[in-house]
Amino acid sequence: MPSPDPGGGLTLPAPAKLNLFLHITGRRADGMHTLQTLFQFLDWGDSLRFLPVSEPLFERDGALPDIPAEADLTLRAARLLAHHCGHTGGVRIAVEKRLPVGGGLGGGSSDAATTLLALNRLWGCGLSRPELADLGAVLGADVPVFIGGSAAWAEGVGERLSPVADLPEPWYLLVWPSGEGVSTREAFGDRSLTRDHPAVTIMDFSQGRCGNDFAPVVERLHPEVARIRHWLDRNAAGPGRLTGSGACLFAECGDRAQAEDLRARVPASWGAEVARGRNRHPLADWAFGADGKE
Ligand SMILES: C[C@@](CO)(OP(=O)(O)O)[C@H](O)COP(=O)(O)OP(=O)(O)OC[C@H]1O[C@@H](n2ccc(N)nc2=O)[C@H](O)[C@@H]1O
Ligand SMILES: Nc1ncnc2c1ncn2[C@@H]1O[C@H](COP(=O)(O)OP(=O)(O)O)[C@@H](O)[C@H]1O
Repeated sequence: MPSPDPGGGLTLPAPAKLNLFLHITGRRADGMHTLQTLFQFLDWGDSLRFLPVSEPLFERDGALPDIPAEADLTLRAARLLAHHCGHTGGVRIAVEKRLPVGGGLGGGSSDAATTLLALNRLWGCGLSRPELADLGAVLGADVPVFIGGSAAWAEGVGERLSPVADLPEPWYLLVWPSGEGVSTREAFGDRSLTRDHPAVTIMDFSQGRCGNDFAPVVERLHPEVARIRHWLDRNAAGPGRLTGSGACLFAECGDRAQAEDLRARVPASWGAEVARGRNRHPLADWAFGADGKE
């Protein structure tokens, strides 16, 4: 899975996540929301290339549109880990961005998690998985699940994770409005958001009694998301479902060929991708294997 290159760099995957359902169950005194959700990874995502350097420099190779270097979660993660471990060197990071920004696919969090997993090994920091997940939570609520490495049931603000190993791993068609991401902060802050969803169990999920509380809010704020859902409801085998706070929707397909056929019919003004659900992160074993510490 990791691919070294002749220049001494290492290229690693940063997969997308889906929220197979998402309920908001309450709000804490600090304004953060408690939720229940089920995370699954996809076999599709960004690629990150890491080149460790001996000087304390944290630099990006190449630009990411709309994400200034000082806000980039990869560089923030690298600086955080170096500071935490007293590491005196730095790193150059190149991000091949495939995941739509503000898509609810966790691209920024996944990039941050892959950076922490990579540098923990490359710099020899030796943090354990729980230590790295706690550090990652400072960067975003979605970072710990990528470090945890397993599809997971999540509670709290998303940090209380219970691995779930036996979910089906279907083929999905993903569709999103090109160039139109959703601000997670704005979606959580919307006055009409349901914030008192009674607690459910995984049995409720298996029996189809769970949805995404963000869907009505996001469809009102972003009418194109509603148009995509209607299109998926009419054309896909399963209904169109929102992941996270959107803007991306996904529909389960019978197999890869069915998903590809449907993708070929998606209107050109929308982004679309075919991907398969995965219950293990592609770096789950590499990150803490061999000389890593579990
Ligand atoms: C909604 C979810 C579902 O997986 O994902 P996305 O749709 O963003 O991918 C997550 O809870 C998002 O996680 P993440 O994208 O890391 O959000 P963060 O950067 O931690 O938070 C952005 C802002 O959202 C609000 N926020 C976030 C998480 C939470 N449990 N309650 C909140 O109220 C806060 O205003 C926070 O400042
Ligand atoms: N490397 C990165 N990739 C994506 N987004 C990033 C990155 N670094 C910082 N961000 C910021 O994180 C926010 C959330 O982006 P993203 O993770 O793609 O969406 P979502 O939280 O909806 O899944 C955006 O405001 C984006 O500017």
